[in-house]
Amino acid sequence: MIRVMVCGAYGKMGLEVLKAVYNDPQLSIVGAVDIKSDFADIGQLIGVEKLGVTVGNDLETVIKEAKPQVIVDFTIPEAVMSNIRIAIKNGVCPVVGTTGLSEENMNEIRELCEQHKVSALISPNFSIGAILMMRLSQEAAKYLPHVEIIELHHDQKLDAPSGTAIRTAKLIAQSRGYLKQGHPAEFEKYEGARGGELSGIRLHSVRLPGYVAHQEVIFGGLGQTLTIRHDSISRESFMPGVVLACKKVLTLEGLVFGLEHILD
Ligand SMILES: NC(=O)C1=CN([C@@H]2O[C@H](COP(=O)(O)OP(=O)(O)OC[C@H]3O[C@@H](n4cnc5c(N)ncnc54)[C@H](OP(=O)(O)O)[C@@H]3O)[C@@H](O)[C@H]2O)C=CC1
Ligand SMILES: O=C(O)C1=N[C@H](C(=O)O)C[C@H](O)C1
Repeated sequence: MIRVMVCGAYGKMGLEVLKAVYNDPQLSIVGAVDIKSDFADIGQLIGVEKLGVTVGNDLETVIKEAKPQVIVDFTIPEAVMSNIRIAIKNGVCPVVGTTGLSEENMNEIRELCEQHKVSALISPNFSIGAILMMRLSQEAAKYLPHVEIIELHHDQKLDAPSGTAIRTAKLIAQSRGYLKQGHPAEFEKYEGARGGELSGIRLHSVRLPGYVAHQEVIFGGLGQTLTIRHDSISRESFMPGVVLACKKVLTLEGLVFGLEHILD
């Protein structure tokens, strides 16, 4: 049994992860951390009587008590880096879904992993469909280099564009390079109308109640368009990826970025 702890445990993803880990015969849920101070019975929230895990709001204290091997983090961009540092320094392998980490952060994590001989897995998206959407988009861009990305999420999401949209754009840029798209003299009558830009790729973020997590990658060519769309219609979509990551992270070397690296 692999001992797993969840950070951001009372959040939308955190609760789903607790359920998935609890239901997996090879994983054991040993701890739950969240910034909230009035802890409701976390077992009750996921429909389990007497879950019997260590719960608290100080990560290091809960680590010492619960003795996890793996920490799954679904918190907020401002908190994730500090959580990763604490996990690694305590010899615990992080599995991270929280978005918003910079290149600088990634370099620091890589060094920390090496220094403390700990492995880590970070993925901006844990759903297999989204991984395929990114892989297919990278391939399509070789033939149809003009592309824009529209990502659509629930209106409680903090970061824009989504980690998935950024990763998709970077993968596309790897296969087609920089490309100036649109009319050379185009201008915005309202600021932001053309979206954000990464390597010439326009990124558009929609935030509305009703959505979970969705993305369209639209390619345009002579007399044709190609749309690759992925929809996470519930947060269950991320769970097989998270569970797999909890099982594989202990066998990895250093930092691995992207679920795709442990799928095959
Ligand atoms: N990689 C992937 O596949 C996916 C990634 N995500 C990412 O995961 C993150 C979480 O998403 P989601 O669950 O929807 O967000 P939620 O806001 O529902 O959950 C985040 C939880 O973390 C808590 N929290 C905030 N700061 C800390 C801290 N310092 N220590 C411990 N807990 C803390 C929050 O408490 P409070 O509410 O009181 O602030 C909240 O309970 C986001 O970055 C999102 O983009 C989401 C889905 C899939
Ligand atoms: O905040 C979310 O919900 C999600 N965040 C991740 C992202 O930023 O890409 C993954 C997924 O889109 C859900």
